[in-house]
Amino acid sequence: MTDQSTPRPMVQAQGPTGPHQGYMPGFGNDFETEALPGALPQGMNSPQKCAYGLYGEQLSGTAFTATRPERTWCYRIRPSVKHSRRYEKIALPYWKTAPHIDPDVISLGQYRWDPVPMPKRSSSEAVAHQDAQTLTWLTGMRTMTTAGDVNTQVGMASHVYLVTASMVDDYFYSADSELLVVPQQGRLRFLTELGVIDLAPQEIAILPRGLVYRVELIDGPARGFVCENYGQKFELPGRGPIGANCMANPRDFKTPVAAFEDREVPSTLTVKWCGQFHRTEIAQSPLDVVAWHGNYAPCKYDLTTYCPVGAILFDHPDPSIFTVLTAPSGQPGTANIDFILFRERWLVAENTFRPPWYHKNVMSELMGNIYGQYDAKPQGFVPGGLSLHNMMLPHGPDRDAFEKATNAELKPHKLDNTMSFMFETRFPQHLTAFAAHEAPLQDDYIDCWTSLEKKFDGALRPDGGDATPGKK
Ligand SMILES: O=C(O)Cc1cc(O)ccc1O
Ligand SMILES: [Fe+2]
Repeated sequence: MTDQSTPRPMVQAQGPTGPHQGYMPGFGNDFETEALPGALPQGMNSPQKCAYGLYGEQLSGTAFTATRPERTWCYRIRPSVKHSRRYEKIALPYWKTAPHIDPDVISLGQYRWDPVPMPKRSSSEAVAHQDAQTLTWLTGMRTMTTAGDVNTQVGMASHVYLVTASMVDDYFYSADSELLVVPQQGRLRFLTELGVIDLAPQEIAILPRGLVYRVELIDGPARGFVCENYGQKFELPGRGPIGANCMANPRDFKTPVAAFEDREVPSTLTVKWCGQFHRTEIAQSPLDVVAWHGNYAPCKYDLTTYCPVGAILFDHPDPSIFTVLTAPSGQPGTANIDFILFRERWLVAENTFRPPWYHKNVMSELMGNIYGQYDAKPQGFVPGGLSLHNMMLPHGPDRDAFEKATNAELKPHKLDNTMSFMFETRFPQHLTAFAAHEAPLQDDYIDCWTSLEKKFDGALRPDGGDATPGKK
């Protein structure tokens, strides 16, 4: 008899050769993939008997009647309905869901955090006390902000994840949301129903609503950011006058080939549903999809393939030109979430204040630093750190950035060693108690603007006249 208790590599479909090995290129394509030859029915979805004794099952990410339905047909060892017994509620107290407004927390303000620290290495004492320092994808999720309302499927949450241990015989899916994962440190493996994604810093992954997976640590500890999208899925932005090329190109998104494990071992399945966590026990791995086809699937994307388009003569454009992905809200041009990337690029604008301008925005801007230095904040916004400039709260370059930019010789300048991102939402973001009281909030953040001096000198009027209103 084979030992079913030790995880073995999943049986994986033959991937394409070359750079996409194990993955299929394209964004939102109608893919097809099988880990065993002939497992995928051809020409129809529901044959009377599926090959290999598999069960056919559809996973729908959109209403059946959606204009462009997104769904995937899975051919699996057991239908997933067999996976559940009655659910019990469990507590994951650090993972919060909108609406979640803590009356003791002030969300109005400009906020910045140092990186949420990794837990201390597990000491023998910690091991003796149930190893309090061990954090998995589920127990290590720390919600920073929530926005909108999960019950009406609008809005988002931002999280920091800290992972020091793999999920073992433990699986998860979120019925509430699609997850956009932005690693900052360490590598993770997402073993999903539809295949395996290995994820490293400078890459992102999208895990669709309803997809079952477990997360293993490849090398850690791992830290990163998650945007939990309660609304319509992320899609590529309309490029408008930019045209067909540059920004995020569809072929650089990679969807895993089919992979399955046939393991009968007592396991748990946790489901996030309307902000609550529910657990059931199952007798086998739910990652048992042998073949699938469809356009509702996880993918990853290498952020270094993002081709930025920018100002090539003068002025500083809106950050929307750096949109990687957008999740529409129903109001055209006003996203539920835009995912925006600030990466290496050349600054060439003439006679221009080159960093971001001072501004106040109806959208709420949560930023994270993946590596390097952000031009508007040369100090204090460090890799792993976050900032929040909430709805209609003014912000902009700190004093150092202002002084440097207004006095710089405007030669072409390469902005190097920089990768930050923004989760920008039309909904105000509410801080959690964790963000306000436990995470390393920088109390002195707003001081970065207090030393901006008054530079106005009315005597510099070209006519040398009196500037009092009404007088000429
Ligand atoms: O606030 C920020 O730093 C993000 C940002 C960058 C930019 O280039 C223009 C506007 C904007 O909000
Ligand atoms: Fe901004």
